Amino acid sequence: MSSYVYKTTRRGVLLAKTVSYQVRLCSGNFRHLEVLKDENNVAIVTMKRAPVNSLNTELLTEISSVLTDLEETKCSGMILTSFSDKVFCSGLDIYEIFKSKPSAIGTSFSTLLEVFIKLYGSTFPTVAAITGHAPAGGCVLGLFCEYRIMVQNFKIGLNEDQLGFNAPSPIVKLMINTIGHRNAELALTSGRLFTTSQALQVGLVDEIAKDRTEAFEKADGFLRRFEMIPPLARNFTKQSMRRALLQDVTINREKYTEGFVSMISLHEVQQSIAAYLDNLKNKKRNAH
Ligand SMILES: CCCCCCCCCCCC/C=C/CC(=O)SCCNC(=O)CCNC(=O)[C@H](O)C(C)(C)COP(=O)(O)OP(=O)(O)OC[C@H]1O[C@@H](n2cnc3c(N)ncnc32)[C@H](O)[C@@H]1OP(=O)(O)O
Repeated sequence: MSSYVYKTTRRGVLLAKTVSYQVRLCSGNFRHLEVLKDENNVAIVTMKRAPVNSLNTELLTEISSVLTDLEETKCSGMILTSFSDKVFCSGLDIYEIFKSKPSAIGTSFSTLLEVFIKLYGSTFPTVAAITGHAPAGGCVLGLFCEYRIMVQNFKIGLNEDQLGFNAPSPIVKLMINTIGHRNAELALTSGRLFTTSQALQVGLVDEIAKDRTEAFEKADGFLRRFEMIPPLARNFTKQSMRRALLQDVTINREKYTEGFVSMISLHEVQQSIAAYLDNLKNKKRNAH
């Protein structure tokens, strides 16, 4: 049973309103998400954790809870997006993994894995409307979806190596599945962030949009492709293609969590994160 309220309306109207943000369409129990549904049971899930949608445990838990609800209510498709026209998602909340207790880091990472299991393995089609930058965990969130449409002139990629830690092996596999072994190796070892057009070239995103409105139109177009495809057959094919990674993460969730916590807790890694945070602050200071 759903514990929150969805606004039901025609998808066109819904998308137009969502794009213009003139009307607040949804009330619910979420602090960091807005969830709308249209008459065809398509959900638009908008992350709204200002300023940059960094993924703390609270936001991840909310995403996880929405995904459960969308399964239970037999949602027919989902568009994942951001309130911001500058940042889709800035990755894991660096402050939550910096100098935190191992148990807090573990909870955050384990919740990310839970989101992966539900989003990557969802029975309904999923598309990310990436309206801004998507570094690290932001890119990962996009990769959990089936299709990515990205607004031009932003950056996306897995820059974990720049922060001093490596992407866990399931993420490496996901990158390889998406852009191929050679491109993935070059990108991951250098912590490369791709511009939107470079991302399209390597296949990290599937389409480019000139703005949010076009991103939504294209996302809608992707979901409409499946209107005539029997959902059962579609889902069976999706699950069979994703089973290996899903099983790996489901079975080894604890092991991956422990590995991530040990890595992040290393003194050298904490030092790298501190230096990275300093850099981020300096960049901001110099920009002003
Ligand atoms: C296939 C199987 C999968 C199995 C699952 C496995 C899952 C494993 C996943 C593990 C891999 C994923 C791991 C990811 C690690 C991370 O995500 S670490 C986070 C890395 N993020 C970044 O490097 C991004 C850093 N931020 C930026 O580059 C910029 O902020 C921006 C481009 C996002 C936005 O730039 P701008 O608009 O100019 O804003 P800023 O002034 O820079 O920032 C505003 C404000 O936000 C704070 N902030 C930015 N990013 C974060 C963040 N990630 N966490 C927390 N806070 C952040 C920034 O400090 C500013 O704050 P103040 O205003 O100074 O207070």
